[in-house]
Amino acid sequence: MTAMKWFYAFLKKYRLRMFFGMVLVTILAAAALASPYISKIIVDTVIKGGKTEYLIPLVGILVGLVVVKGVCRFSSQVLFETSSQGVLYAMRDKVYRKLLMEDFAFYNKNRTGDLMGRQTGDMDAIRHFVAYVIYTIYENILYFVLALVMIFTINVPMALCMVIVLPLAALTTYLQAKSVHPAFKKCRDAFSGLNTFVQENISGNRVVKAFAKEDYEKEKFNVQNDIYREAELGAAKIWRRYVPVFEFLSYVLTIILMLVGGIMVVKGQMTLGDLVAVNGYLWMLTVPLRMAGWWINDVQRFTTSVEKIYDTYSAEPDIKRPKKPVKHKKLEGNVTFKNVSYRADDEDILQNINFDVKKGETVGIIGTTGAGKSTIVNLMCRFFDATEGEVLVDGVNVKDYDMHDLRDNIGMAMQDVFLFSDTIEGNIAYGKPDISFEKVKEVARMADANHFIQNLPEGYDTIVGERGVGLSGGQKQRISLARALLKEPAILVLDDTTSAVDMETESYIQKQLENIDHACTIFIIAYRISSIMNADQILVLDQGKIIEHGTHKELLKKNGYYATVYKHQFPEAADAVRE
Ligand SMILES: Nc1ncnc2c1ncn2[C@@H]1O[C@H](COP(=O)(O)OP(=O)(O)OP(=O)(O)O)[C@@H](O)[C@H]1O
Repeated sequence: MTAMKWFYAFLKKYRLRMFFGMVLVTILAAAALASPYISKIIVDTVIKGGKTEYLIPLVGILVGLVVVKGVCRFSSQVLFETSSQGVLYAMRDKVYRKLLMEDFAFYNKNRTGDLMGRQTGDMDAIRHFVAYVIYTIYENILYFVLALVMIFTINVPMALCMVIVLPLAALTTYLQAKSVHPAFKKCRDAFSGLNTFVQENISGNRVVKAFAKEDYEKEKFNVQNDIYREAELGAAKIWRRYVPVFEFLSYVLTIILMLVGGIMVVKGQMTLGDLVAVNGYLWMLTVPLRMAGWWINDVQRFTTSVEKIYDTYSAEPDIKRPKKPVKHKKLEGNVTFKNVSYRADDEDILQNINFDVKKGETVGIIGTTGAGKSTIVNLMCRFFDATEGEVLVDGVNVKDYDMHDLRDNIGMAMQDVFLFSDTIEGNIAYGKPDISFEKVKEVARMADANHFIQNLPEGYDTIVGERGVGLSGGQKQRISLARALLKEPAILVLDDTTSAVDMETESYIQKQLENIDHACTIFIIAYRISSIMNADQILVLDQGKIIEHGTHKELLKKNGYYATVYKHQFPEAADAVRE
């Protein structure tokens, strides 16, 4: 499917409404066409012919035409505007739904500012096209063609003289359209760059301030701002070349009228009334010519925006949904990794990972930074697909599950805590918005968050800022844990979830997790041995490989990496281990 076909699919629904709009525009053009003709009759019949009794009815008709034109203009604009809003609403909705379906790889590749630009600036170019450009171009083509037809009926030689501008106008239109399209693409890219920069700077405002880099960022902003300005000026430079050509062609028509028309009237080959009528039609020829350059711009802006939006929309996610998905509303939580490897950007991220977890067990994952700990749980949630081997949950390859069912059974407190600008209650109840307040409080208690939340001035109704601004790192982690717990998942993933809380709080949370009243497999990724030492099995990762695997006791006996870390973190216990 091409971008234009995709766009037309949205427009199709409104074709009847737009057709009526076009009919009204046609009536409007016909009414506009009649006015000069009536003027001709007034000149030839009333003024020169002396039939004054026709004056009042003819003026009456002129007034009637003004009313018809007003009604048609108003109604057609309503029809086109409502169509454009309808098209835009459906398109925004469809693109947004697709964005929600996109995978991690897509969001890694695409910048937030670009995606925002698609949903705002590019959408607006489409709205402008449907609401205004389509009918304006149609109306002006209509004026041009009908005015030429009328001039032909009035005086053929005069009309033929005027037609000579047509090939030149067509050629200029073609050349402008061709050269301005890449320039507008550059403008849209530059706009995306500027958008991305501003968005990142606002989000990362605290870092900018902490490093006192305002001046540096200002310079960087100036660069982006310059790029955008240059792109817009570059586009303007191109289309500006063509505007005088169209302007010139419209003057040529006026000169032809004065010169050829004047001579003809003097020679008696044309009446004065005919000259007045042709003069009345002249604006119908000159206005479209003068405005042609602008409309070509609008059309090119529109096509560039449709192409950009369609590019985003048609991006195929790497994570494919199975054709016949296994539907399991409630999973048990048995997890098996069989010879799993994961490669990305020609790098081995995980190599030959094997382990088996029974439902209800707790698994600790520890290892150096960048060892691949988070990648293990990412593969389990199908945020990425294993390059080799199989990731099984309850004996079924995760690739075969209905993705929604699979993820609905996994509660995740991610390393990078994200909170929405909503109340604390809303953030905790995100996975189950209809849950009772008592349940929200219960999970908050388990995550040791209830106490500090109640101490906030508005308690659970406190609105947390964007990304949880206003809360400490440990508080955000506890809210994120409560949010994951509320789902009552079969598998709970805690990725570095208690790194920012003190040992006492961590120990309290661990006790609470032991008391979860449903069978729940727990994956704990941590740097602190204290976070995972009670796990049923511990995976020690280094450079994408499991280098040690066992319980806390077994790993201490091995006296390898795990034991070394333990000795570092618990020097007082190190002697006991040695004994
Ligand atoms: N989809 C991907 N594309 C490219 N690189 C990836 C991808 N997934 C993971 N990586 C890389 O793989 C390595 C392991 O990442 P991962 O997040 O699993 O490490 P980690 O052990 O959880 O690290 P940390 O403890 O620092 O969070 C990192 O270098 C990361 O950049």
